[in-house]
Amino acid sequence: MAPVGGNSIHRSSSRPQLDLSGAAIQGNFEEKDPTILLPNQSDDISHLALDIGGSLIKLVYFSRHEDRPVNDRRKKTIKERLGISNNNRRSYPILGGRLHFVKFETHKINQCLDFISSKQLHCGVSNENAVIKATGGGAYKYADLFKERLGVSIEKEDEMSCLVSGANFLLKAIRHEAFTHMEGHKAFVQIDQNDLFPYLLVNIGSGVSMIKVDGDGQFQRVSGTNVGGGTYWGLGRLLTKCKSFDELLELSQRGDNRTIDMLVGDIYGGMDYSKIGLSASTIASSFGKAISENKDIEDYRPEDISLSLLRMISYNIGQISYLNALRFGLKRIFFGGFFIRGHAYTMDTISFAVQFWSNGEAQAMFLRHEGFLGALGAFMSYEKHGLDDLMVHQLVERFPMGAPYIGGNVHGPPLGDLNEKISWMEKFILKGTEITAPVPMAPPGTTGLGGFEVPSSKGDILRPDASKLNVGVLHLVPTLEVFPLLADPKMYEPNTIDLSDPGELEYWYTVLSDHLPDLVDKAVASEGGTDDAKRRGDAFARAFSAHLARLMEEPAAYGKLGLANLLELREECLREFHFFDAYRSIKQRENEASLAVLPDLLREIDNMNEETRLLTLVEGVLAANIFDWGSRACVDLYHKGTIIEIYRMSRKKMQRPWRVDDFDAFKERMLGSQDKEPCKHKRALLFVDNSGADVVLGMLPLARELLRRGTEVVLVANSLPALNDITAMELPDIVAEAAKHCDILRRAAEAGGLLVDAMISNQDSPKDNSSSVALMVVENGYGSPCIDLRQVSSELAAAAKDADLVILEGMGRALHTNFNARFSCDALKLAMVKNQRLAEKLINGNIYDCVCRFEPAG
Ligand SMILES: Nc1ncnc2c1ncn2[C@@H]1O[C@H](COP(=O)(O)OP(=O)(O)O)[C@@H](O)[C@H]1O
Ligand SMILES: CC(C)(COP(=O)(O)O)[C@@H](O)C(=O)NCCC(=O)O
Ligand SMILES: [Mn+2]
Repeated sequence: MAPVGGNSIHRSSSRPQLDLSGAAIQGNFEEKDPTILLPNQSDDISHLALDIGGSLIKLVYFSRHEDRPVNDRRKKTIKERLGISNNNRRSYPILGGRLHFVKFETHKINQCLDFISSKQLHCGVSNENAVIKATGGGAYKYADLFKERLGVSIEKEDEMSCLVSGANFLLKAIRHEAFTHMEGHKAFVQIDQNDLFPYLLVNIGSGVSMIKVDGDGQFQRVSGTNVGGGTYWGLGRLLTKCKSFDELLELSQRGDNRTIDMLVGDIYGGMDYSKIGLSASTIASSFGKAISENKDIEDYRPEDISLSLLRMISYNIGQISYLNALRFGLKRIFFGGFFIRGHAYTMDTISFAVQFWSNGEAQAMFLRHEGFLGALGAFMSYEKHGLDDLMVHQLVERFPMGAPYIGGNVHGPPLGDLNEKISWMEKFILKGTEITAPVPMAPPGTTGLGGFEVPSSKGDILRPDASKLNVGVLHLVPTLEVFPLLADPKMYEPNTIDLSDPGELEYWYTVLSDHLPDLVDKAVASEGGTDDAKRRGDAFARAFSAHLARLMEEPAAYGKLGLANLLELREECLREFHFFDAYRSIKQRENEASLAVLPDLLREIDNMNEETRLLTLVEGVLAANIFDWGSRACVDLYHKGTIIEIYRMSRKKMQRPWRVDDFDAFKERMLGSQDKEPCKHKRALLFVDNSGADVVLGMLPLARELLRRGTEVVLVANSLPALNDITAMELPDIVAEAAKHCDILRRAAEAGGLLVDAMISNQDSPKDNSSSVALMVVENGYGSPCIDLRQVSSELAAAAKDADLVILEGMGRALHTNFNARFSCDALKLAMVKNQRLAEKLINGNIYDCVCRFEPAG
């Protein structure tokens, strides 16, 4: 099936297969996830590429996803029914895995070699002529050392070419890669892939390269300057006696450049030189004051020297970049290289220079993977791993918590081992140190207008660990696709609530923080309340709090942030600390209670006429959506009554009109009107939400009505647990149980391959022999209460092909995300709003108000 987004970067023909013959576990068999050696795996899986620069070694490496046991009968059946084969979309298998980004100082190359060796990163290449792709000058300089220490040859790749292919890949494949940074404010820029070229790429490493990029593989190095990152670090070291680059940068944050720079006002007796547009505070000459005073270096504060130097170099690079952009008529300048280091003052100064000299015509943009362009380009130069073929929707960036801490610095990628991760969190507790999430530093508002003023002290903690993990791990999931029924995938924005609004962020931060103790309680209980579970629970709480605190401080720390991302982060964090299903027992209890009353409900419904029935069913979905363990208000409610009592109360309160009430339009579409014949839908996708009453007494009866009318139904559920949401793994058993009491469900479930055992007895409507439409279950690809329809499972994408009705249910799926989504088919959004503030903001209503939004195919 052709991908919808049209984001394909480049097509190539053949892809590798892993050779699994002779596979053997390496090391200790008792270990949980031991490394598996593939002795016959030839060099076609490229694990590692390097960029060895004058200052830093950048490493990009790939690790395969550990295989999850595929013992899911539903999956096999659905694949057959929907005609999905493994090679359905591609004529070759592309490997799912993770792309990691790590860096080392070049003069500590031995640390880097140890790292490669300990992780066996060079072992993907097992034949005699093993090669690692590398770029940068060190690829020449250290080739012998690599041969000697690791037994591998370095295959040199051209540095400029790597920078360009790395930048092109990032700009096309990573959604929030580029951003502007002006006066302390960061804003992500959505790059239109079809309108990317030409641009100027400025890589600020030790030295600076300026490259005009016209397309993939089409570029020209048009200029450069020897005044770059090496100059700042080298001169700064001499002048301040700093021991590390970060220390130097940190000094600058407390500096005042006016003590050392000569300002226009110094020359003009405190006045502006307004005729040529220079204010008194403009720097006339960097370090210029040092000439007129009878002072030695000791008489200047190192803080002021560092700031003056940083400003001088950043401004100069910005200015030269602009001149080159002007030379070639380029409007966009992307800045990369580790000199930038996500530092607000540096970026603001460069942006100011570009903006000032171009009169706002040209724009400076920065890249989140700033220093990894060359290494990424080298990685992509392996012909066989197919990375260049990946599309935006197949890459998911994750920010794992926990990384090895050595000598106060984060080294390498996040820890995979749970115990290490927990003790890492515990270390902070023992030390009483503030927990800082391993993410980039970019303190907001550190500069005044145009980068000329003294940086304010706000947020001036320079995170020593930050630069190593300022990007997440890129997960490559080749089975993700764009949901084919989106009306306009390019315009689609999943999040309804934008957390770049500080008020919103603060509110949701408080909501999630307040919910944390209860969540930890449930998580620990789900694992039997053991001491181990308590320890993990504690570590999880600290880890998640650290993420939240970090995001409060720097909302753009992980890229553009929406509420959906925050809710997803919470679930991922739980999984990192091995809580795989925190609401397990609650879900089970509610499923059982609801299944027990289902037969009565179905009987009640079957005694109604068509119109009343449809209304009752929609009402039922809205009422049952009250069972949501993610909502504070609902959890309080559950302490006051039994499931059935709450359900009854909720149904009683379902008076129309609802706050958003398109029921009449939906009814007309379903049942027709005087002058319109009803026309049944062919296939409906029902995005289900919570376990218990929500799915059993709400969505299943609605599905049954559609089936009765001859519409095929696909229940779309989460791939992994999140709160009390039902999963695709759990649904078949629930359907089977419900089918015991209902012929319609039984026949449809059989037709959909959901019932394997013929143990169902028919107790409901009279037998009819007509062939049944199918009821199926597909997974959506998520383990979160929200869903981003740009990245869904291939199962769901395949099921969507013949669908002409989409029903989204619940706050997460229909309100927090997708409330504004437009579909190319009929769409019904159903949810009870279980949060007062959201009700006020979104529908101008109150908590427990309902949304029934019908949007016919456009
Ligand atoms: N931890 C660090 N150690 C040294 N330099 C750093 C560090 N972090 C950032 N830098 C800056 O980044 C520059 C190197 O950038 P990079 O893109 O890696 O270039 P190169 O390939 O020349 O090493 C250094 O000159 C320095 O200005
Ligand atoms: C986590 C949720 C999105 C789940 O809602 P659902 O999709 O189950 O309707 C929702 O409960 C929520 O937004 N909770 C946080 C707000 C609160 O506690 O009020
Ligand atoms: Mn839910």
